[in-house]
Amino acid sequence: MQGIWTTERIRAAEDRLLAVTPDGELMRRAAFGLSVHAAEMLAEHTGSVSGRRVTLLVGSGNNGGDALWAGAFLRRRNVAVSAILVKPERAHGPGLAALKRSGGKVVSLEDGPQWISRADLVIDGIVGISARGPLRPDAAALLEYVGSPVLAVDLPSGVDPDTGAVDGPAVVADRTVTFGALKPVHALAPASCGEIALVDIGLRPELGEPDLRRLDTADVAAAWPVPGPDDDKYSQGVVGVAAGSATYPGAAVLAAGAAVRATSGLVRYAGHAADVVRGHWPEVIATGSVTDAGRVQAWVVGPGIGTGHEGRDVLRFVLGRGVPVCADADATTIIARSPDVLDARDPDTPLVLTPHAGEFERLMGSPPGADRVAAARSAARKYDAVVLLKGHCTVVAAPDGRALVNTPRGSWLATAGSGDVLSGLVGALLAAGLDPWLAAGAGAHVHSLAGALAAGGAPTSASGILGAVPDALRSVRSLTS
Ligand SMILES: NC(=O)C1=CN([C@@H]2O[C@H](COP(=O)(O)OP(=O)(O)OC[C@H]3O[C@@H](n4cnc5c(N)ncnc54)[C@H](O)[C@@H]3O)[C@@H](O)[C@H]2O)[C@@H](O)CC1
Ligand SMILES: [K+]
Repeated sequence: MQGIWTTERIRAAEDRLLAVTPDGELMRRAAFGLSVHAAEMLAEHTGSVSGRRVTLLVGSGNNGGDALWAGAFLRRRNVAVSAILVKPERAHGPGLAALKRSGGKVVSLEDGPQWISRADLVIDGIVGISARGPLRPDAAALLEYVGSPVLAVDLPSGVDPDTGAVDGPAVVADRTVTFGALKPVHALAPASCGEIALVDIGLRPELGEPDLRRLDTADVAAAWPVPGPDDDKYSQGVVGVAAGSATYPGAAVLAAGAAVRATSGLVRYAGHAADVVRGHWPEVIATGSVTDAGRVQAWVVGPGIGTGHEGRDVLRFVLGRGVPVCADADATTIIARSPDVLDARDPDTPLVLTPHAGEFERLMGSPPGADRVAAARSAARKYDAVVLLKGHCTVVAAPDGRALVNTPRGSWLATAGSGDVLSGLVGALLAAGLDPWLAAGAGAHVHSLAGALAAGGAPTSASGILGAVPDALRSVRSLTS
């Protein structure tokens, strides 16, 4: 698992490390790593390093200091470096001196545009982890002239370091080089960060337990159930799907299909779309009602069941079975409107809620806001459930405070029925006995990978995502075997 630390924790760790490190050493480590990435980007985009032009955007803090030092290192490779100081009187002193000594040029804010537009690479050292809010107008105005690739120092300036929120002018980077550890922005704002590189400055021993995590492919491969020689269809976990209606059978077909494709355990279906589900998935044991569905090890409930009496009764019934439940779509709306349905739940049985922003607002009374990790954590505490908050980046929080982010590959998952596929995957993992937080995280990981494979650079559909689940699982497993 990749660890991610909030800026408060990073700063505290940096302070401890600074106290035992010679003055300026950490910044030089960071800046040297940065200069290596800058040279690599120049070589990639122009075919050479020597003689190329790099322009630094330099703010008033240590982030600007990193950029200035990196500029001095690039001079050694005969790169023409110009630095635009956003606040000349507050630029990092030693970094500025180093750049000047190396033969780098300092240009005024007024002359900045021509140096930016002529650059082969722009390095964004405007602000780092101490910044809050979008870029101020003088820095923001410079961005209009950028035509080259952009390398962000630590994080793209203007993006909130702890939430990834973008509320105004902000840098969009091709690559972000960060130091010591990943910060939340790197997981939550992939479109702003571009490719992410981590430069080791010796911070890890000072960091302690991460605040947030991201699953590696290896974690997903290790968690995903694989049948052994002694397994049969029951031993791998039977999942029940209560979804869809006679008018809207699609949700049932998608959720049941995802459960079929996720594991080799048995899938039962209960609801008004039994005939349609059977037609699509002959391996599913389909009945008309949850009351005669038979025993399962987990339920997926909600997609397309409606929010009326019948949906409520179905939800209450499955919550009372003493097995883990993944409550999605209409089920979250029912819970928001009639929280008493949760009385049917044995508090010890896991519940996974999978709201999108609108359903979250219904559940919590207010929208998730900029800090989606905090939002998911508070919903998890309130409902004593694992909360999978859907969005471009999916956040999964457990009632004990554990949280993970799934950073997608592109935005192709935002398509009708995509959530039904996700709930089927999560339900199958719950039935296999996975920890519900891990089940939700691993489900989200494979779902987004299947989405990317299905899309391949063009729009896809929920059926396409479902069809790509086996390829996604194969690729997860092949990367680790
Ligand atoms: N502390 C350390 O040991 C290390 C720090 N490093 C660098 O230091 C950075 C943090 O440096 P600082 O704490 O000095 O602060 P920053 O460089 O993040 O910048 C804070 C400064 O920017 C201004 N500012 C805040 N919000 C702004 C906005 N929206 N628009 C424009 N200006 C704004 C503030 O007035 C403040 O002076 C890290 O991101 C990293 O790049 C690295 O050199 C590694 C070592
Ligand atoms: K920056």
